[in-house]
Amino acid sequence: MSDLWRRCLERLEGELSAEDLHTWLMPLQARDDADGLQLFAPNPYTLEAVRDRYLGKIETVLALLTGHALSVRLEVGSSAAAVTNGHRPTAAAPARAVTAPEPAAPNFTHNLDPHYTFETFVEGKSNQLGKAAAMQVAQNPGRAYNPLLLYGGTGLGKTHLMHAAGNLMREHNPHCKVLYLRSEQFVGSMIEALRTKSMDEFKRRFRSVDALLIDDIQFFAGKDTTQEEFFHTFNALFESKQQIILTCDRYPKEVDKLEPRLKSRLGWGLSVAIEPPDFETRAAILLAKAHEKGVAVSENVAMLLAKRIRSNVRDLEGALNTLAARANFYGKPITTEFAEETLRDLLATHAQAVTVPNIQKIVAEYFGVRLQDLLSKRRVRSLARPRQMAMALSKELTEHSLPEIGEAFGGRDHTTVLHACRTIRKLSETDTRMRQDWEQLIRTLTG
Ligand SMILES: Nc1ncnc2c1ncn2[C@@H]1O[C@H](COP(=O)(O)OP(=O)(O)OP(=O)(O)O)[C@@H](O)[C@H]1O
Repeated sequence: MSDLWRRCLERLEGELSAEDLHTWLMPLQARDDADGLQLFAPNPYTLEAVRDRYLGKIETVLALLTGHALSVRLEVGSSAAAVTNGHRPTAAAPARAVTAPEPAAPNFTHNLDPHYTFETFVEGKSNQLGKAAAMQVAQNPGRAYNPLLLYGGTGLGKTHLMHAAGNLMREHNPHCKVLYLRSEQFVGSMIEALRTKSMDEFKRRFRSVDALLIDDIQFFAGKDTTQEEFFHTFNALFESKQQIILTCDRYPKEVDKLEPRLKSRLGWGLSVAIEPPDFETRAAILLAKAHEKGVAVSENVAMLLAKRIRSNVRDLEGALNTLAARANFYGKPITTEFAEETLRDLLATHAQAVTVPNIQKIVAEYFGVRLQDLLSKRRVRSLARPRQMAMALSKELTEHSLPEIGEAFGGRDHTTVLHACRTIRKLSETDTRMRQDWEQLIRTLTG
C-alpha cells in the first residue's frame, strides 16, 4: 500500500466511523507518483460513494500530510492492473501469481445450494454493492477482498449471495473446495471434535478448503472456545490466501461478546451492508421467484404484495408460496382479489406493524424527543429533523396520502410532507449519519 495513503487512512480513522472506513476506504488501492495520488475503486458504486462523500476529506488530510494541495485521481480498477497496463511500477500491492488449482480431495463434497446463484439474485439499490463485492470475490478468490463480510437484517439475501459466490467459484474451477456452514454447525463440529479428541482432524478439515463460508457469525458471541478456534482458522486461511466469506445480522463491531481481536480481523477485508429492498426491487424479486417456481403471477399481484409486505424477502417468498399452494388446491388463477382474500390475515398483520402513530412513537424514542413536541408546531432544528424523518418514513412505509400524513402531524399541509420526504432523501445520499438513522429506523419498524 502507498505509504501516503496508509498515513491518510490512519488520520481518517479518527474522523470516520469504522463502518464507513472499512466499507468504502479500505477497499481502495493506491499509488502515488509525481502527479499526485491515484485511488483505484473495486467497482463504480464504491467510486461514486468515495467521490461524493469522502473525496473532500481525503484531499484535506493529504494537504495536511504533504503540506501542499495534491491531485487525487479516482478510477475503477486495481493498482496491479495499472502496472500491467503500462503504468509505472508502484509501491502498491504487487500482482500475485495465479496458482494452478489443486485437485479436490477425493472425499470432499461441497454443500452449496445450486439455486442460489447471481442469475437468480435480483439486484436493487439495497444490495448492489453486496452483489458486486460477492462477484468480485468469486472471480478472484482470496485476492479481491478477504474476508468478505455481508451484514444486515434477516431474510435479505446474505446467504443467497454467499452461495452465489461459492457456486461461481466452482463454475470457474470445479476443483475448488468451497465449504459452507451455518455458524451453529461450526460450533457443533468443534464440540464433537473436542468430545472425540479429534481436533487435529477438525483443524485439517477447515484449513484445507479453498473457500470457507460461514453464515450468521453473530452466534459465535459469548462462545469463547469457538471464537478462539475460529480465530486460528481465520488466520491460517487468510495467510494462505484462501477466501473467507461471512455473514452477520449486524455490523460485527456492534455484536456484544465477540472478541476484539476477532472483530479487528473481520475488518481486514470488506464489510458490506445488505439493506431491505425498496418497493420496485421487492416487486421484481417476487416476479423472478414466481417465474422460477413456474407460478403465474401478474404485475398487479406482485405490486400488491410488494407494497404490503416490506419486512424482508423471506416473508414475501412465504406469501408467494402460500398463494401458489392455495391457487393450485382450488384450481384458481392468482388474481389480486384472490391474493387479497387468501392473504387477508397476513397482510393485516403487516399493515398493523407500521402505522403512522407507531412511526411517530419510535422516531421520537430514537431521537430522544417527546412525542408531543414532535407533533407540535415548534420549528427548532432538534425537532424539525426527527419530524421530517417521521413524515418521510410514514410515506415510505404506509399507504397514507400526503394530506393524511400532514393531518397526522398536527394538521400540516401536504406540501410540508412532500418537502420532508425530499429533504430526507437528499440528505441520506450525502450524510452518512442521516442514512444510518434512516436504515436503522426502517429495520426497527419493519421488524
Ligand atoms: N435480491 C434477491 N433476489 C432474489 N432472491 C432474494 C433476494 N434477496 C433475498 N432473496 C431470497 O430471500 C430468501 C431469504 O434470503 P437469505 O436466506 O439469503 O437471507 P439472509 O439475509 O441470509 O437471512 P438470515 O440472516 O435470516 O439467514 C431466499 O430464498 C433468497 O433467495
